[in-house]
Amino acid sequence: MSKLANFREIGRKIVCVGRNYSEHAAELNNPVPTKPILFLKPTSSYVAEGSPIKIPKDCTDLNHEVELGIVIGSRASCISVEEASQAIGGYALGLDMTARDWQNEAKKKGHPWSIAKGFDTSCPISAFVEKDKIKNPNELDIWLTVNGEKRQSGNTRDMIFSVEYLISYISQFFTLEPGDLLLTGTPSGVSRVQPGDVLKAGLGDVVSMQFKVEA
Ligand SMILES: O=C(O)/C=C/C(=O)CC(=O)C(=O)O
Ligand SMILES: [Mg+2]
Repeated sequence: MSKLANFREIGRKIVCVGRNYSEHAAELNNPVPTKPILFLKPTSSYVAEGSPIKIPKDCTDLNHEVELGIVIGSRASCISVEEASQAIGGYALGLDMTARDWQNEAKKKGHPWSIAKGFDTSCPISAFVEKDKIKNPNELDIWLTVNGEKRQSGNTRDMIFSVEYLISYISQFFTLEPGDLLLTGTPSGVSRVQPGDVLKAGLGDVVSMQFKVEA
């Protein structure tokens, strides 16, 4: 078993990419970015299957965002797009749970999104997926259902910036280290969740996961 199987415990940093699918940028009335938009979540936001997603107190619009996660396998700083795949240690499926009301408030004031994106349980995560289980991370179906109803259904080929481009770009600013997680952005279909909802999500036929939402 890979040393990265416990990447949540190694837990170095979680780097997230925003607006990486044009249809998602459009559904939130955002322009399509010309450079990747990056933000961070703390590793205290991780939650594994079997534990619930908790709606933070006073949040009235918690949204699901299903995303492909890249687990970094080797240290990488200022690497090229061509070198990027060597830094991949494996994969995971993640949810970038977002307190949309708090994010919108922060956007209006020009404040950071840290609380809206980084509260406890804002990063539900699947088991680690070995690197050789996925031949091409830029060609994967990704989906999410709420109480059995399909809400998000996309393919990573529609990402504006490819996995390799993102790794290279991020490594120009942050040294990537084994155990880091990159969340690569969400396809369209994000929506509000309620207490009692059951979220199921999957990545091709490689991995799926289920989480219950609690108040
Ligand atoms: O700018 C906004 O209104 C919202 C952006 C996001 O939440 C970006 C993401 O996290 C994403 O696209 O996955
Ligand atoms: Mg996101």
